[in-house]
Amino acid sequence: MGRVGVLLLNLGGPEQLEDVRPFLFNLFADPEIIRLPFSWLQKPLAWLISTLRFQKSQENYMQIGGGSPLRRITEAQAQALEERLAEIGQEARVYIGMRYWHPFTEEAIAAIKRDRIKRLVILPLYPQFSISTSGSSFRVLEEMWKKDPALRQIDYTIVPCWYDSPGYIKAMVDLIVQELEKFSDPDRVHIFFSAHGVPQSYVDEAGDPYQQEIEECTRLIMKTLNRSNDYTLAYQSRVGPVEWLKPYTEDALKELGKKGIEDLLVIPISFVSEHIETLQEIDIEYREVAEEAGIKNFQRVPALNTHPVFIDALAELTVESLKKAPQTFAEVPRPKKNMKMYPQERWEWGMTTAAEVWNGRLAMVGFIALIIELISGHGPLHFVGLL
Ligand SMILES: C=CC1=C(C)c2cc3[nH]c(cc4nc(cc5[nH]c(cc1n2)c(C)c5CCC(=O)O)C(CCC(=O)O)=C4C)c(C)c3C=C
Ligand SMILES: [Fe+2]
Ligand SMILES: [Fe+2]
Repeated sequence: MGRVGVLLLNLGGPEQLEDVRPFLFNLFADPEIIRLPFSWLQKPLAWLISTLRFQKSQENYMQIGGGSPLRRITEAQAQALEERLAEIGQEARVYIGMRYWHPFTEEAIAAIKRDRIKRLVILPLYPQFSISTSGSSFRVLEEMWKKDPALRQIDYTIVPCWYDSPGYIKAMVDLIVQELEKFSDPDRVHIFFSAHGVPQSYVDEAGDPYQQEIEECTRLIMKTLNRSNDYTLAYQSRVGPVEWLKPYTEDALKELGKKGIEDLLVIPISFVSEHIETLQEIDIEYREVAEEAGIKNFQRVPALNTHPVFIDALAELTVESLKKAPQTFAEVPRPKKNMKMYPQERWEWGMTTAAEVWNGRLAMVGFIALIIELISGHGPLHFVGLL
């Protein structure tokens, strides 16, 4: 088989406050995060949004010690996976490729080439597939493969999603049981799954399987947990004015407070490491919302990080993937049709020339409005809550 490598894909996060702005630029420059009808608008808009948003975002990172712990945790996961694979007799080097911050996917691929890896397993650290996460990283890899003949010497297989892996489900259930037992009456606790949201149009227009995989994942966890506790699934971290998957976490918490729920256990479901949205958004912002709504005991299940059962599950996924015949990126699910632009407006490709002219004009008007906002500090993005 030759030298084996595992490429763990993840989002990346700013390690210090100075990184926040360029990190946000990289994120908003990704057409899988904001899709615009004209690619030339992508970078100017990313520059604008990152310039206008970074201070608010920095304040959030300041509340969790001045940076994201994502790199440190992902490195610990990679090391634990390498060790576990060696224990079960599968020698492999594990690499980390982040989408928006160091170590970037490009850095991982350079190391994979340097190490003369012959067989690669591409394993995203997102249990559920979304166009905006794993899909975006796959697209970057596919482009690299197209451009670089040396990469085409590497046989690879892809694990597009693994929300139903028994080891992952078991590790989640272990953590939930541990936290439930800390409540004075575990049977009375309301279990609250909080998944990272995506715009509703990703599912409706582009055929993103994300929502369906999240729903199935929560069902599998509840089935394996095998308890009678009530549970809710809601979606957090909405950005911008468009409709995202519902119910929103904030609204669902208020609703449960109104119903008289006092004990609540939050389970972050779409990400396997602690990061800003667990440490700041859930632990600080949503806790406040819940307490104001009358929820007295608000607790959270920790992220899996290097939980041994979880690392074992990753090792198993790797071994299973190595048994498969080499694949291509074309075999990975992709959007059914072009997505609406973001902020989502009706957009169809193959329009008439007149419509294209009008869309171009509207884009220019929008761009000028953004410039005005940048100079004045007030404008449409503040109004709609994107900044
Ligand atoms: C499965 C997880 C994630 C999905 C789906 C996702 C989609 C998505 N995210 C944004 C916008 C932002 N995301 C930001 C940070 C961020 N996002 C995820 C995960 C998912 N995103 C993580 C783990 C992190 C944080 C990493 C860290 O630093 O710890 C941010 C920046 C933070 C902020 O300013 O709030 C933005 C912005 C969109 C628009 C989107 C779907 C289209
Ligand atoms: Fe995000
Ligand atoms: Fe987010």
